[in-house]
Amino acid sequence: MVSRLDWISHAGRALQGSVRVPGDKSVSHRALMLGALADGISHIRGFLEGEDTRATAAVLQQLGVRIETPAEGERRVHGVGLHGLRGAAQPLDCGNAGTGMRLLAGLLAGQAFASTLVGDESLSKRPMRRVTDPLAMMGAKIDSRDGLPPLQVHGNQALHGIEYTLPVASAQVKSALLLAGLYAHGETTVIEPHPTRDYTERMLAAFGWPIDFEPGRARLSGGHVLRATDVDVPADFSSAAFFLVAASIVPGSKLRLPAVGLNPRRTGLLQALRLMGADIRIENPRKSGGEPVGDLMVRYAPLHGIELPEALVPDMIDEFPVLFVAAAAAKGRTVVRGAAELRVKESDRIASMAAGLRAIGAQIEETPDGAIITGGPLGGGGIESHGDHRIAMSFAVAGLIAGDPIRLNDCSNVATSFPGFLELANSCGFALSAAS
Ligand SMILES: O=C(O)C1=C[C@@H](OP(=O)(O)O)[C@@H](O)[C@H](O)C1
Ligand SMILES: C=C(OP(=O)(O)O)C(=O)O
Repeated sequence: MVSRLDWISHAGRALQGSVRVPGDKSVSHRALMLGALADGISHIRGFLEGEDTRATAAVLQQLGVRIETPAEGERRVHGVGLHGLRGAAQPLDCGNAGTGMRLLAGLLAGQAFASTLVGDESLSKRPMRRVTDPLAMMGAKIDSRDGLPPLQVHGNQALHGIEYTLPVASAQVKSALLLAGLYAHGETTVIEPHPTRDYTERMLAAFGWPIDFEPGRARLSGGHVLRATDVDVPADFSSAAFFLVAASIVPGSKLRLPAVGLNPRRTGLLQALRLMGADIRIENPRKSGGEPVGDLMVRYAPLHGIELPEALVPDMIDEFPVLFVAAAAAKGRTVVRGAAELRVKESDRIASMAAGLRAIGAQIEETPDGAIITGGPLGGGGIESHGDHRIAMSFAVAGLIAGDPIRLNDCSNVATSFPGFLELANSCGFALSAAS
């Protein structure tokens, strides 16, 4: 990560124009990993040039995979085949990426060599037992520091499939088990308490691996091959989310967000904002690379508070920080429950948002698994991102409607998921500047 960088967000003008947000982070990580394990060359277009996904590319290169960058936003992955990775002498640095580390733990568990997975300060505090426990049931040997990174993955070529019901809804855990399952004897079945994003399942099928899946359940067996496949990565809904909220709360705004991925397991925020009164339309719905995509047209609309249906939580798990900003700008009270997972993301997102919103005069009551937010006028002040990209970008949005500028302390992390955010935001009406 680059050195600390602070921003100031000033009240902006009405947001106008068309904003093309970068490629999907979840899809980019997976395209690299499956491309690496496939036979042949896979071309990825729309690849997210973020620090998280570049870290995954660098790890795979350390494991002997040739990855070329023919142009920005593109990668050509020279697959080495399922058994073609070779061990790396040095630790494998996943940077800030929970997705990278958890999926790689599964992918590396069945190799003939040992690996060490490390991460930055934030990732080093994130719980890993959720993957190491079920992987151990498959025969994996992984040591951690009391359930935290670094992970020493010893590699065991005698993994066996299991049937596992996830205790928490997590696409990362599901994906880690499915990737380990590629190397396991017998069948691996993952059952989810609530369906989560199914990119791993869809992409395995696209790479020719036999897999049965339906919302909430996925099953595959080891012993097949992956065939190289080109991947078109849609624009990341989680990045579009900042603009959906921004245009909804700044009077006079009208924004177009082209070619955004609309996988139903990702669009909970769209439903939540519509329940709050937002005016968001999907135009030109179509398929791209097997995924539903569409152009989002969002116009300003006065929002009101809601009791957020708990069933939406997994479908908008990364969008809560910016939903909290929408709630602080809305009329009345918004209640969020059933979202305790927010406490184990890049920061404790309930605590980070509560501290930041209070610092700019909003009313928020933290609960163990959510928050109660009462809308009202926002003032200026200084907020901490706690090294968390989504907190920083959410308060950049809040700055658009605050009475005074908001100083966002430590925004370097934005580059993990959204390189170029400041320039793109300013191009449509934000007034963000680097603080001296
Ligand atoms: O599988 C994925 O790509 C992701 C799954 C989610 O994490 P959990 O699996 O921990 O819910 C999400 O928060 C993360 O940004 C990306
Ligand atoms: C939680 C996130 O990512 P990860 O788990 O990959 O660090 C995120 O991007 O909001």
